[in-house]
Amino acid sequence: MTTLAFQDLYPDELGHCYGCGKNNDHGLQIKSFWEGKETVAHFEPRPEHTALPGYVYGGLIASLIDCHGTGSAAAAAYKANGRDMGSEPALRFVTANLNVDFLAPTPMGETLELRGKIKEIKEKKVIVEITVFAKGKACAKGSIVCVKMPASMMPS
Ligand SMILES: CCCCCCCCCCCCCC(=O)SCCNC(=O)CCNC(=O)[C@H](O)C(C)(C)COP(=O)(O)OP(=O)(O)OC[C@H]1O[C@@H](n2cnc3c(N)ncnc32)[C@H](O)[C@@H]1OP(=O)(O)O
Repeated sequence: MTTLAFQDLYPDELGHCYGCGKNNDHGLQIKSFWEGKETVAHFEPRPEHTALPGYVYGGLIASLIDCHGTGSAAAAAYKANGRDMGSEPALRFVTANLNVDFLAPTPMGETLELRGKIKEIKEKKVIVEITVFAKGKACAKGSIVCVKMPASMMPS
């Protein structure tokens, strides 16, 4: 049995996001999964994601944290409600606040691992803490406040 990523369960009309949209051919298309109580995603930076030669661009790292965070928030909300992800009515979250600490230079040529922990969960708000590892070393840490997507943002 294949386990679908959180982002594979987003409806097509919400699949355009640069970081996580399954329908964005130029995007990062990150894929997040549960691993026990944590959420996990892997991403291999491409040459165009370079900051200084040999090191990953911080904006890419922030984008990965952003989209792993909003995906984790949606997954956690479904779980807290005892529902299958993707079932209606939809539980969708956007970024209200994103903070990133860059702890160490992140080397190119490695698969990055993002591990998320759900720190707080309310009906309208989920806070996720995410650590980004390269070769097992923590290179960045982010905290993201995710809030239920306003109806006005839903594509018509
Ligand atoms: C199957 C699943 C489908 C999923 C599909 C998903 C598609 C995703 C697509 C990919 C997306 C990828 C990601 C992207 O790129 S998403 C794109 C970037 N994000 C945006 O454009 C969002 C723009 N902002 C807004 O629309 C509003 O400001 C939002 C909706 C965020 C808040 O609106 P509003 O202010 O009216 O909310 P509230 O008053 O009801 O407050 C609710 C709670 O939130 C707390 N709060 C609010 N703001 C902040 C803040 N800045 N820092 C800390 N906390 C904040 C607030 O204190 C309260 O907490 P509490 O008092 O309850 O404790």
